[in-house]
Amino acid sequence: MIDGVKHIVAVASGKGGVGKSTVTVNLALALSAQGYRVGVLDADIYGPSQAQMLGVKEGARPKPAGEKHFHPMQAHGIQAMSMAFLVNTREPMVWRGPMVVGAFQQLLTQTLWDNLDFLLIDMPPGTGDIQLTLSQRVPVSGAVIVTTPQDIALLDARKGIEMFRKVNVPVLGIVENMSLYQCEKCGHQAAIFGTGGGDRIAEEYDTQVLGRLPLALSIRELADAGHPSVVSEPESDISKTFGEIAKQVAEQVAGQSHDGPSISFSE
Ligand SMILES: Nc1ncnc2c1ncn2[C@@H]1O[C@H](COP(=O)(O)OP(=O)(O)OP(=O)(O)O)[C@@H](O)[C@H]1O
Repeated sequence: MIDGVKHIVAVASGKGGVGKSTVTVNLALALSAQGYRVGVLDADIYGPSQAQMLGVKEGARPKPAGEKHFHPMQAHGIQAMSMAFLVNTREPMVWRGPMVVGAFQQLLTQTLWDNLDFLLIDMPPGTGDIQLTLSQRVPVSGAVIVTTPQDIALLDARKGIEMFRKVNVPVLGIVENMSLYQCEKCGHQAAIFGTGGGDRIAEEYDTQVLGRLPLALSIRELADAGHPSVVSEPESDISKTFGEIAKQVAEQVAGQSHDGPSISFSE
């Protein structure tokens, strides 16, 4: 158990750039809109993006609490911690795996999370050693897998599901991002990354598609501007989809015991 946190939910993707961070921030805000106390931990230590998506100004630093702890930053009513709050994000991070895992554990345990129902972890993309160690060291209640319908992304999403299964973390479901592009001018719809991929792996792994999000200019623009869709346009179809995903995640996780399975995995 992590102090101040009831449930930890990992948001992961096998492949980079499929929208994992965008989904994490909007899902966190949707859970918050449903009355839960929510935090986000950006574990994407090499390319942290939660600070920008939450609109935390560059250079803003969390307040220390005593010698060992930090208060989380606050944005749009949720608590957040990221490597980006502690280092200069313009310089590349050239850390080896063990340093990344160490930094992550410090972020997780040295933040004074304040009475959270859900802490969402924006995992680093991929399914290598770092991801495996993170999933094994943290008492995760469940994992949400983000993918596009594209074959190559699905292949990597499968690896993500397999990884969580190996460490006995329940996979809560799949979010299919960039499912369909709708032209803002003529309304024409195009399945740029293909169709049906989410359903195929959901079936294969006996899990479910929690929701499908379109490839939409507004999703990118609003997240880049630090006011993600769920807070900027709460009545839009996109925000409603995030709301539905949030409901399913909360229901599944709250149905489990409060401390969730603790992870053990031997090399
Ligand atoms: N549904 C969407 N429609 C339009 N743009 C999107 C959508 N989802 C994500 N994006 C954009 O795609 C880019 C990559 O998204 P994001 O950073 O969330 O992906 P990621 O999987 O977390 O990437 P990384 O692997 O780098 O951590 C961002 O510019 C984001 O704004």
